[in-house]
Amino acid sequence: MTALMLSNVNKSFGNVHVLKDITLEVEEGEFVVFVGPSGCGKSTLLRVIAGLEDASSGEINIGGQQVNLVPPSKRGIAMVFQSYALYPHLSVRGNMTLALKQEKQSKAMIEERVSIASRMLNLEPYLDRYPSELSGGQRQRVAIGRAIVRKPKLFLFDEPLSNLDAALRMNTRIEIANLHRALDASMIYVTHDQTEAMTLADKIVVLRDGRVEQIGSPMELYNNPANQFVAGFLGSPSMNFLPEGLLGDGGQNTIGIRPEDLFLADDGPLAARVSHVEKLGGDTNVIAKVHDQSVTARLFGQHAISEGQELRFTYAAEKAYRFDADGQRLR
Ligand SMILES: Nc1ncnc2c1ncn2[C@@H]1O[C@H](COP(=O)(O)OP(=O)(O)OP(=O)(O)O)[C@@H](O)[C@H]1O
Repeated sequence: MTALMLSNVNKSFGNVHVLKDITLEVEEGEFVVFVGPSGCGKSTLLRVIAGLEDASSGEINIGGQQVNLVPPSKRGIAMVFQSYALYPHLSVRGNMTLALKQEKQSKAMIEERVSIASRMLNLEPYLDRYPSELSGGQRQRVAIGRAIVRKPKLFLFDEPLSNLDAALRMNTRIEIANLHRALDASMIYVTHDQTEAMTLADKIVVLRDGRVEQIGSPMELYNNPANQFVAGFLGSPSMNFLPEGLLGDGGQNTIGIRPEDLFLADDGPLAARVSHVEKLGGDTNVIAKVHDQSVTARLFGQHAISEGQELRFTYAAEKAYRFDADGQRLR
C-alpha cells in the first residue's frame, strides 16, 4: 500500500508560489528524504503533508484517505522538529505520554508504549527528568520517543539532527536508521545534509525552487543524475563542471567529472595549478585551477602536493557526464 500520495500539490503564500505541482509517492515502510537548497520549499512541503499549512491546490492522500480537510491531529502522522518542541514543564515521561492521554488511551497501553519506546531509545534512566536536565541528543531522542508512542502511519522529521554536534549527529543518524528498521514505519525526512540523505534514504526527492527535480534511490541519483543541478547537488566535494572547449572537444556543452574520478597523470589532458590542498589523512582534496576554472580532485591516500604546484589530471571517458546549455543531461 501507499503510505502517502501527493498529486499536483501547489502552495502559495499571497502571490509567492512556493510549491509547484508536487507529485510523489511514499510506499509503506519507505524512508524518503527531501533535499534541496535553502528556501526550495522542503519545510513547507512537510508542513502541508502534516496539515500545519493548507495546500492551495492538489490532493494529499495518507494511507488511502484524502486528508486535505482533515486536521493535523487526525492525519495519523507524528512530526519531529529541529527545535525538539518539548514541553519544559513536563518530565520526559510527561512529554511522551501527553498525546496518548489526550486521546484517552488506557493507562496500561500508555505504560507499555512508553516502556517500549524508552527502551529503544535508551531513555529509561531519564524518564523522570525535565527537558532542561537533558543534553541536546537526549532531548532529540525524547522528541522521537514522543512520535513513536503514537504509532503513526507516517513519521515526519524536519532537520532533526541539525542542532547536534558532528559526532552526535552520526550516532543519532545510525539510531534513526536502526529505528526505521525496527519499526518498519514510513518516514519522511527533511535535511540539508547530504550524508544524511545518502545514508538514510530508500528514496531521495531533490527539490529546487518549489519543484521536484528528480526522485530516485541515492545511487540512482548519484550515478544517473537527470540534470546538472542534481549532479552538482549530490556528492561531496561537488561534481566539477568544465566547458567542453577546455577539454579540447570543441563543443558548447558542459562536462561534469566527480572529484574522485580525477587522477594524477603526467600526460593527462587537464593542466592545473594547485590553489589549495586539504589533507584529510585517508584522502587528499586538491583544489586547482584549469585556466580560470576551479576543479577539485579527491585523491586516495596522502600526497606531497603543495600550493602553486603544476599538475596534470586525467579521467576515464565513461565517468564524464555531459550537460547542454540548459543543464539537461546528454546521453
Ligand atoms: N508563512 C510564509 N509566508 C510567506 N512565505 C513563506 C512562508 N513560509 C515559507 N515561505 C517562503 O517559502 C519558501 C520556502 O520556504 P521553506 O521554509 O519551505 O524552505 P526550506 O527548503 O525548508 O528552507 P531551509 O532549508 O532554509 O529551511 C521560502 O522562500 C520562504 O521565504
